[in-house]
Amino acid sequence: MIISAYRHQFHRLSTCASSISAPNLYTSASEVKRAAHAKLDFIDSIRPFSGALVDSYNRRHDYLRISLTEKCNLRCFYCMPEEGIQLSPSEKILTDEEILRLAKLFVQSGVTKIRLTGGEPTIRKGIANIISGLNDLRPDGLKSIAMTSNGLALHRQLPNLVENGLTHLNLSLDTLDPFKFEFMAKRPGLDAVLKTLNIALQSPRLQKVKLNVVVVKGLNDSEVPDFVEMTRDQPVSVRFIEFMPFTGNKWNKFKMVPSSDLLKTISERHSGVVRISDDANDTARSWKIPGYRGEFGFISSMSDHFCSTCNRLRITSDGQIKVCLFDAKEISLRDEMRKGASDSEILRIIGQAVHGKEEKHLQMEDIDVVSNRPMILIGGPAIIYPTVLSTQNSYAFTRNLKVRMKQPRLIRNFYSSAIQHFSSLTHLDRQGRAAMVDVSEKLVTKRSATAIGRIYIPKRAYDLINTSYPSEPHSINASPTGEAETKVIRKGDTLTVAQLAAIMGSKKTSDLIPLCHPLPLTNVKVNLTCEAIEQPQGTWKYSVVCHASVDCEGKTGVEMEALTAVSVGLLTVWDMLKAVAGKEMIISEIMVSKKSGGRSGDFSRT
Ligand SMILES: Nc1nc2c(ncn2[C@@H]2O[C@H](COP(=O)(O)OP(=O)(O)OP(=O)(O)O)[C@@H](O)[C@H]2O)c(=O)[nH]1
Ligand SMILES: C[S@@+](CC[C@H](N)C(=O)[O-])C[C@H]1O[C@@H](n2cnc3c(N)ncnc32)[C@H](O)[C@@H]1O
Ligand code: SF4
Ligand code: SF4
Repeated sequence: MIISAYRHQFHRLSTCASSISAPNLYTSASEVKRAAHAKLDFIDSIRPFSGALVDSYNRRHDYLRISLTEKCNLRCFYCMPEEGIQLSPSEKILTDEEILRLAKLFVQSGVTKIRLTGGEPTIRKGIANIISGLNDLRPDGLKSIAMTSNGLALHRQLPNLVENGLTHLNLSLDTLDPFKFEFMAKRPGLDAVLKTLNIALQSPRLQKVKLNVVVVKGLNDSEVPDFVEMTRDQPVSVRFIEFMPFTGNKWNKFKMVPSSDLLKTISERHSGVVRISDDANDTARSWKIPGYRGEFGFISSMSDHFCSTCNRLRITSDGQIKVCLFDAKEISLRDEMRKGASDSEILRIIGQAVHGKEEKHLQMEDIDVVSNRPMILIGGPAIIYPTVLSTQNSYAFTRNLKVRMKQPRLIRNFYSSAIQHFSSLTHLDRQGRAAMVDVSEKLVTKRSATAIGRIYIPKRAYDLINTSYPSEPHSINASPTGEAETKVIRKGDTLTVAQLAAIMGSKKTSDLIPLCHPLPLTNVKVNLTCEAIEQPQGTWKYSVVCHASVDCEGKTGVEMEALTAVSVGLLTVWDMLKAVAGKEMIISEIMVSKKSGGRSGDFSRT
């Protein structure tokens, strides 16, 4: 309390220093400011830092990111599916008061920097009031009120937000080409973002303005030199970000450009590029071209992560604490607040989450197979832990927590990978038991899937079905009288029967596969074709290929229906040919070749 009051006074002294006449003791306003800062640093050094924000690797978490909304006015392909996402009902989103209560608790526990993010934070009504409420936490120790925004709807609001206390702005902009902008963000808007950037750069009260550029190979990597050129005349810090994987964002490691490659390209153009210092917990490693006003840097989350200095915690817009960007585990602070938990109870829960934080995220090779909320922190979380205040399960959780904290690393890693497996196997619950996915809350959207598969058959069977009237007819039930004309296996017979069977099979999927939902299919198309494939040795393999495309308007995807159609179709070919082909046939290569719709995004096998 006393420290807080001192801090407040010194803070006022510091910020007013340039506008007041210097008191007798000091000879200039800058000396007043310097002295005030020295006092502030002293107060910081004796200010207690809550153990709840220190993890088992001794990392102090003094940076809190708060997501204000799940909504966004853009659809950057690496972040959000084009059709948007299933939004949480508004009553599940934290209110302004809940956000400010949590912010205060974190600040009083040691947080000095809060970044507002989203979704797109600027589209939250009342953002100015939230910033103003955060500004009131300065006496408690809050130093930076930052925001990351796409800048699309910010140019009009920005002066007011700065007036209310915003100190730092990071703007996201991936391209300087208006057409590419629309291609990447699925909406036009380059001019509006550039306008915001100009206003931000002219705002004296905003400390460093940063530009975030997510670099995607073959898409915008050629523009890296143009972004570097922006730093010639503008005091902007451009950060090139490695494309990161989140559930359904079409990540693949070949689309990611390692920062080291970019630095090489830039150094080839500018021989005097120099490394400049960063703050201890910065995500970016920064560089500068001598004489240029701005600087550039690299956020290498994938190729060279910075987890050892991680000081970040996140609160999602629906009030979950998330201790690591790549960790699917979340605990609801919202629920505890709404159940009436006191500040100290909430802090205890925060402490549990923080102590369970892993040392680092997985290696790049593994990370894309782990399911995680997308960057915008939306959709159903993969795992929500019960808190110690709630149900019986909480005991198991506390016990696990102890194991995680006390046991050697090997066990921790095993435990964490088990959790990650559970989180990616959607038909298992947290205990590993079979469970149907609850889709009641999901939106109905158009879903399509195509599957293919093949059955290898011997040449004699192939010849029978590849021509309507084979030269040497084989009868299905070879009769001693040889009524070849009626008993011959014809292409029409086999492939038509298999086609109908496949269509019927897809409609029966939910009867055959235990945890599949019954879906109202709107279209099933099946096509079977004969295909002879020449082998390198000059021999031939003979096959029937089955393609099945299934559409539906539903809450869940139709790939199981397409796969079932293909499987049943090929089994029917087997059944039709078994009299002549026996057991030589092989069914193989059944796979999904295309999929669209739903949160996991589009997929196409090339
Ligand atoms: N691995 C990892 N990357 C992060 C994290 N937070 C942000 N990033 C990366 O940093 C990029 C820019 O994020 P911003 O919202 O601008 O935040 P920031 O880099 O923390 O901002 P500063 O406070 O200015 O350093 C994101 O696109 C991510 O690539 C994090 O907690 N972990
Ligand atoms: C999720 S956005 C939220 C704030 C705001 N809507 C914006 O775009 O600035 C925060 C930052 O994450 C970055 N981001 C989103 N998805 C990413 C991904 N897959 N890889 C790397 N960065 C990503 C964005 O470019 C942006 O700079
Ligand atoms: S990166 Fe930001 S602007 Fe782009 S879709 Fe995600 S939340 Fe929206
Ligand atoms: S991946 Fe997790 S531990 Fe690593 S820097 Fe990001 S939030 Fe921190």
